[in-house]
Amino acid sequence: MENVKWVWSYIKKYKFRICISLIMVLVASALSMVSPYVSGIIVDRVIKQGHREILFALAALMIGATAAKAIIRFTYQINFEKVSQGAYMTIREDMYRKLQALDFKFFDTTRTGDIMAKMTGDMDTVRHFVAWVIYMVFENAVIFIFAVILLFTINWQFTLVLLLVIPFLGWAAIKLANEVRPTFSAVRQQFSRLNSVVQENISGNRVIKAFATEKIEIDKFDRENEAYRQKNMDSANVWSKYLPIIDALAGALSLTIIIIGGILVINDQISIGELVTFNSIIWALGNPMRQCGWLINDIQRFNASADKIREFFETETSISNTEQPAEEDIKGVVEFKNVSFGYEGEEVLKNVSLKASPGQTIAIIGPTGSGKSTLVNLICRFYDCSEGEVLIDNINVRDMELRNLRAKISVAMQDVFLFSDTIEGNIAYGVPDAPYESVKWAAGIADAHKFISNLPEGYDTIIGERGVGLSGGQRQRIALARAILKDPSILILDDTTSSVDMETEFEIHKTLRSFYNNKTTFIIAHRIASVKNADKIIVINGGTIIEQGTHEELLKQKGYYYNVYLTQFGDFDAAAVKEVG
Ligand SMILES: Nc1ncnc2c1ncn2[C@@H]1O[C@H](COP(=O)(O)OP(=O)(O)OP(=O)(O)O)[C@@H](O)[C@H]1O
Repeated sequence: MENVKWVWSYIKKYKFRICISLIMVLVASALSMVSPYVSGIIVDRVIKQGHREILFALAALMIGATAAKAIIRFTYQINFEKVSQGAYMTIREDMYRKLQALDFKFFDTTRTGDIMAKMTGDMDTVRHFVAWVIYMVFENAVIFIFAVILLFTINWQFTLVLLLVIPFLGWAAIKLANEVRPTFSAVRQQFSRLNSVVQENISGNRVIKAFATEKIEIDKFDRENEAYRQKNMDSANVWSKYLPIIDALAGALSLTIIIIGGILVINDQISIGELVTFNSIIWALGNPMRQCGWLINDIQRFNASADKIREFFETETSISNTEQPAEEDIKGVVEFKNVSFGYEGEEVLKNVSLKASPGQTIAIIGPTGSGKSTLVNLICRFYDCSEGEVLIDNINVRDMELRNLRAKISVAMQDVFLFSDTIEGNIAYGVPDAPYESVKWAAGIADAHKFISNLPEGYDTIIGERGVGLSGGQRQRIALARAILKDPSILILDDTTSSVDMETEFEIHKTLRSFYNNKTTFIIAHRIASVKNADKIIVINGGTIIEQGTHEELLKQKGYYYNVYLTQFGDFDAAAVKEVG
């Protein structure tokens, strides 16, 4: 019932159209009684009693009723299709909006294939419910009731005998509904898994080719595919157990009519014409009974899909606005006060405190997995810290308007993602109306302008999925240009130049410094060359700050930073180290 309530919230804006359509269903169902009823009259009045003069009028009535029914039926089917398409579009829009509102935690723990399955297969089942199942349930119920009323007016005792099958039908229908529902849920779950395997296979095709694991991947797919077939079979087995029972009950009606009807005619209790009416209307009792099995299937399919979609809508996001968020301009003073954080369980950051002011460049260095990216992810609230506070301009980031906060921060992430768009579109992603000159300016700072200009289509070159291939360093520089063009108060570069050669990287950082003298910049890097000119270098190990200071100060400390320096520069710069020391 909850699922019907939910779908009603999407279709209630079409309630006028739905009401009109349901009235049309009533009229069409009533019209379908005309032919069986008139057939009986033709037998009794025209054939038996010889009133041939009414034959033409009765035939015209039958043809008229059949044609009118066909037109009305077509109209309401189209109407329900329109309602379903309207609801389909709105649910899809809502799902997409919900997807945008979900936080990193959701995407960390949810497979893309699951989301895609909800947005395609499950959505289509809901559409089918609105387009077809709703009116079919009503149509079958109404036809059944009309048929029973008509038969009652002819001979109520005979009608009651026919209706003896109803309790058996009800029993079979309830059993089917209860047993089939869990099997449909299992089918939908397995479909999501199958989708995930295909999606990962496509995304990871390069790794698969590089490791020549096609066979393993095929086996993995075959296993999920087989499981999907099995789940579908489990479900088919349930309804193949009950559908023959329902079918047999519907079939029993014909037999009853012939036997009991024949006896009643012989005993003069009903006329042959009335028996003809009974016989011609038998479909109006049998069909709804047969359809009932299929409709239960469709309803349970709808329930399984609607459960999944509603569960998606109910997904909680831990990162959201407070009730009265501060929407102030951001100058860029960033402060971590005794910050601790862990993803699921184990602490990744432990009691971290640091402060950065506008105009300052803070470099973060440390072994892999030490918590560098995690630390900067807390600034724009990709995650919230579990202890302590992250403050910007002395305001806790949790109290700031989320969109405003993120609008003032630019992040060039470690994993570069480029959209299927032109290079210009990718650079201007955060500022879609940026003039061409500004895009070129940002590309210039990121040292990307030269290679972009050398491409045959320059800034109009399509990249990303299905676009031209770019080297890792080129992709990083486009991502960097994208972050620069946003002109943020706080710029975060998470290992953004790791694939760029050292000389280019040095030039990029030099140019950046001259343009970013009023912004707060965080640079995460593994190379000393990328961090040595920073105003403050933070060394993180195991989630805590173990050293901090300028390049010279850290060399003097002869700790982790000093050792990294020696490893990267070796004997070549030993003299310089000695000088500092
Ligand atoms: N989304 C996540 N869910 C769970 N654990 C995570 C997640 N992201 C990172 N971690 C874990 O948190 C720890 C710190 O990761 P983080 O990415 O911050 O390290 P890093 O210092 O930036 O590493 P690198 O230099 O390799 O980029 C690692 O142990 C990592 O496995």
